[in-house]
Amino acid sequence: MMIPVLTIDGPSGAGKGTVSRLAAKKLGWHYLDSGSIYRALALAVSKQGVNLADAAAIVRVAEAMLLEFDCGEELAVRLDGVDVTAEIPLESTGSVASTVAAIPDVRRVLLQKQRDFKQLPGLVADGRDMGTVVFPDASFKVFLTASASERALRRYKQLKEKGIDANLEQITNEIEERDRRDRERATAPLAMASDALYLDSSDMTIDSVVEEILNLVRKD
Ligand SMILES: Nc1ncnc2c1ncn2[C@@H]1O[C@H](COP(=O)(O)OP(=O)(O)OP(=O)(O)O)[C@@H](O)[C@H]1O
Ligand SMILES: Nc1ccn([C@@H]2O[C@H](COP(=O)(O)O)[C@@H](O)[C@H]2O)c(=O)n1
Repeated sequence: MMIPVLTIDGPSGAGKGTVSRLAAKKLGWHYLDSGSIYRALALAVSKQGVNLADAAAIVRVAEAMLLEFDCGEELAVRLDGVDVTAEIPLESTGSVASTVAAIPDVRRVLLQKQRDFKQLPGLVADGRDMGTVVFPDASFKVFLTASASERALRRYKQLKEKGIDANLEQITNEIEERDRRDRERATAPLAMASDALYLDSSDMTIDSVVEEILNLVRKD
């Protein structure tokens, strides 16, 4: 039986996670936050003191890590039996994630873990290569973006709301650097699939973005 997949790719802070979770809830579909898998690997690598230049050691950590994942209303992540949910959203975690995510064998090891989320009645998957590499045959694809300044401001407010100390200038530099790494890597770079709907959410509310995405699914 055909399982429908809606992919939402784009740069950091574009709103992918927020709108994917809401769209999945409205559709009654599963949700995959693929960035959290790379973030969990980043935490595992950091906790084990692995050198970020040692690609083979990082791949071994990716193969061995035990990940328990709940992408429901609130994300909950257990890594090797330990709750690491609070460390997942930190920009420092995202920065290491984008370094380990550039290693081709890491992406190979994590590919099937992501594809396993494709289950009935359907899946909303957010990330950087959902529509291009992980689910190239997805029924619906969106590339969600926003201006760099808007994305930095959103991330700043998000961290502040979580009670995490944040500096707007630092966040701006960090996400620009992360996006550059994600766009320029050789394997599965951040790129829009040729058959994706392009959405710039800079001047859109969260609800209007969700509505536009749901219209894409409903008109099928
Ligand atoms: N259209 C919007 N207007 C205003 N704020 C938004 C909009 N979309 C998302 N946000 C807010 O921006 C913040 C970042 O959103 P979110 O975490 O969903 O981005 P993301 O694209 O998943 O980022 P990342 O890839 O780095 O995880 C959240 O606080 C969210 O509420
Ligand atoms: N499909 C994906 C998803 C994420 N990444 C990398 O992980 C970093 C963190 O992702 P967030 O969505 O949680 O911000 C991101 O910067 C990417 O480097 C990826 O490569 N592929």
